[in-house]
Amino acid sequence: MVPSPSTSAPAETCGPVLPGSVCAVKLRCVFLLKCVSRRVCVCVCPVSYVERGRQHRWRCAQVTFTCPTEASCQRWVAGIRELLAANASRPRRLLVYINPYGGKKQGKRIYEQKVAPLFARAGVSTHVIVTEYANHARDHLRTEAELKQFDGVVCVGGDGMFSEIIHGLIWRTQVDGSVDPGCPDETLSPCSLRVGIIPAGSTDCICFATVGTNDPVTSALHIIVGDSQAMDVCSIHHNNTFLRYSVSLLGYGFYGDVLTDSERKRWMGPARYDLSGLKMFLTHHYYEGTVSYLPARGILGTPRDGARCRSGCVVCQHNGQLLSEKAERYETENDGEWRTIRGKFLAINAASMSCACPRSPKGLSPAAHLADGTTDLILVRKCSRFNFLRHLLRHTSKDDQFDLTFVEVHRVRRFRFTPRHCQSDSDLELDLRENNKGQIFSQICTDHPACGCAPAYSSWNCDGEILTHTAIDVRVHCQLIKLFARGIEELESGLCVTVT
Ligand SMILES: CCCCCCCCCCCCC/C=C/[C@@H](O)[C@H](COP(=O)(O)O)NC(=O)CCCCCCCCCCCCCCC
Ligand SMILES: Nc1ncnc2c1ncn2[C@@H]1O[C@H](COP(=O)(O)OP(=O)(O)O)[C@@H](O)[C@H]1O
Ligand SMILES: [Ca+2]
Repeated sequence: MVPSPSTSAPAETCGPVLPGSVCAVKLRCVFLLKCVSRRVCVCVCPVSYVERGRQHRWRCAQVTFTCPTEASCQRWVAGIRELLAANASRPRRLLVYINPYGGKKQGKRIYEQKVAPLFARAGVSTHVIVTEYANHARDHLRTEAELKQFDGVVCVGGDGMFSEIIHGLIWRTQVDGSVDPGCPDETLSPCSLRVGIIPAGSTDCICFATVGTNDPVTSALHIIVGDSQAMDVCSIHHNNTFLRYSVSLLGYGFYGDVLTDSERKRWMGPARYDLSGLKMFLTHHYYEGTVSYLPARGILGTPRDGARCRSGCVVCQHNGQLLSEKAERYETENDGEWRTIRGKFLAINAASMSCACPRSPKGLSPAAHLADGTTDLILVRKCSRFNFLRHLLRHTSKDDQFDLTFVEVHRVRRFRFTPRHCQSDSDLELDLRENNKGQIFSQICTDHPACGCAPAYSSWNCDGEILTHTAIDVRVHCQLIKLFARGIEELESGLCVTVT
């Protein structure tokens, strides 16, 4: 039994030393440390626990018990330690990668000041690597890291750093399990190690969309209590050659251009995205191409059903189960019917999760799910600047950003994109027949950017990294990875909530 100041105290305890305000707050006992002092016949024993704060923030609080004898205190300590040791989901040893270069370059300070003391208090040991160059963490995980020694990996950085970690982990898991990670039709093996994110980047949307806040202490506590949240991963190929994985936003057009432009302004820190966003909004480029997709069938949920993926999401559980049964029956996703859309687009976005972040608290696709085996394909067709602004503004309000004639959204298992300049001769001929003469001239212009009109192609923003190819093939792998998170909790600011 765990001593708790709000339940009836065992005969030998003298009750809590701390005043009554703490008594009402009884949450999962998170850490237990030691008997700190011994006075005459009174032994004091502080117990740390998680307290919920506002806006999904968690804080570490302490309650102190006193016992009349050292023996009874030790029994309490041993009892609680035993309980904690029996909890297999709590990590004991973690491999930590810190990106000292991301966001406001505060990763190292954030870890040392806010996270390391909590890990130490909870008895979690760590092996810390401060990265020295881009892809250091990815390559270390792929080839060198002794993963058997660890119960999880912690990423201190932004979405780009998280992307490095999952690239290393997924690759390593496939190679260790003799699965070909490069093959687009391969069923990938799920990674057994969970990943914790300590937000220290510029957008940190993966942390925000899985925890509900970008707060290092909250993330550290989710890691310590051993939370687990499955997450879908998209694999991206070009001509059957593997390019990258994506878990949040895969965006062509507007978000690709914003990212490309913002990289040149990295010295500005996170504000670079706003400046590049404004610039690209004014530039107003559109891109021509063909999108083909395989709609997700027979699953729960649609992109406009108003549902929200929350802690313990039943849609994710149901669809995850369904898709794993399908895989067991050797059914391939190729059975379905592909649909094709040809056009001019300001943006083509695939959101595998809501992509909620402080800039857009409901995200690019508010009803997208973290672990349902699908991605929401959002097509924003060429429209006026005014209309595009209306669409963008709706990311920050309660209004539906898809309820506009030039926007469509589809929940898909797979999709392909081919920019117009890569289309086959027959496709181009079809286009020529469909279009009028004026548009033929505009095609000539887009093929010759020197004439000053819009460029023929953009690039893909893949979780904040630029992709080198424009023609891509994307497939969702249901629940391929797990995070030290529990999804966003429905409870809003319950200051005193009992979990156990
Ligand atoms: C007019 C206001 C419009 C606000 C629209 C906000 C939409 C924001 C959606 C953000 C989705 C983010 C998806 C996450 C992507 C990240 O993986 C990725 C990498 O993260 P990392 O830096 O932590 O490594 N981040 C990004 O690609 C950054 C995307 C940020 C886009 C900001 C766009 C701002 C647009 C401003 C338009 C201003 C028009 C003003 C007209 C008067
Ligand atoms: N030590 C390092 N020096 C330079 N770049 C690094 C280093 N470690 C990681 N990176 C790279 O930094 C980029 C940005 O990292 P990220 O943590 O996402 O920050 P931000 O959110 O500011 O983009 C990623 O592409 C990552 O691969
Ligand atoms: Ca999903």
